[in-house]
Amino acid sequence: MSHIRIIGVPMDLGADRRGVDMGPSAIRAAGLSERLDDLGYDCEEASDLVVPNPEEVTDPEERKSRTDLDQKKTKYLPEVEEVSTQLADEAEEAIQENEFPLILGGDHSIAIGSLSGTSRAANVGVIWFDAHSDFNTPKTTSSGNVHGMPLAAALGVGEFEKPEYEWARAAGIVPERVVLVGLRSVDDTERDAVKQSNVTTFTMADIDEQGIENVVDQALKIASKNVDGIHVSFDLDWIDPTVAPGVGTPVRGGATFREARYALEAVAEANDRDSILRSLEFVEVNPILDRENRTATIAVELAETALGRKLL
Ligand SMILES: NC(=[NH2+])NCCC[C@H](N)C(=O)O
Ligand SMILES: [Mn+2]
Ligand SMILES: [Mn+2]
Repeated sequence: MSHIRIIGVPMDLGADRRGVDMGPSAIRAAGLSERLDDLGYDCEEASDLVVPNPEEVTDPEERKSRTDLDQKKTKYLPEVEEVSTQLADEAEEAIQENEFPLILGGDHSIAIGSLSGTSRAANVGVIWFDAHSDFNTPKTTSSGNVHGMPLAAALGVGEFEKPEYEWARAAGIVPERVVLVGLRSVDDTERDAVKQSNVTTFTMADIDEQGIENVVDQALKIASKNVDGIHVSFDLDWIDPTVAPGVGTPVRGGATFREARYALEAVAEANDRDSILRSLEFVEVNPILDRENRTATIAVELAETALGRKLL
């Protein structure tokens, strides 16, 4: 695949800390398309999706009148639905037109759209690099933030099974083909759902014990078994905040840059072998909290790595 469609999603309605909507600009400013052109790709810059400003959305009266309790607690759900639907269409269309969707967040709620679009165009497994399990639901969330829910939404966990959440479910993605890598923050309210689901989890302790090589190797095998390919969702807060400070929900004890780079080198190698990579996203880059665009620069380096930049 020589065409890459860069899809910017300036979304911050799924998280509490403002600024993550500037993630796509920060990643572009760090030289993304130049670096990918240099790798021999043809980059098409789709214009950023339109995301409503929090100041102008959801009339308070209308919110009050919602009878469904879980929708009241969850912040900006109608707007997240609107953006997810646009993103799903865009990602699906890119794959159908033989382009590779490279999706730039925005907070992690955008993965709802990426997963549903990608999974409509291809039969995929998922590797999810993240400090968090993002397995809350409108009922279990204590923050009300949708960026803590995308994986549960895609898999139809809990209330996400209800008909009104059809837009959020990723048809075709099954938990057996979903692997979470790098966990170190799981809410008490989401723990049972993670454990009861059939997703595979590798915590930071698993990485310490088994080494990144082993963990990523297993993740790739599990996610890509009996499917056409994989979607990789990369939350920059997987990396330790001393290295990637520009994220809204930092958790100490994260991956080193070397581990992150190695993980994506392994993805690239598997892709060279079996062309398994169907779509890729980098989320949660928050330039307001960053230092000299370091976190966006890391996202660019990791994108290049995943897409085949070789040292030798
Ligand atoms: N994609 C993320 N950074 N998610 C952070 C989620 C934090 C917390 N578990 C919540 O549900 O609010
Ligand atoms: Mn996340
Ligand atoms: Mn996270």
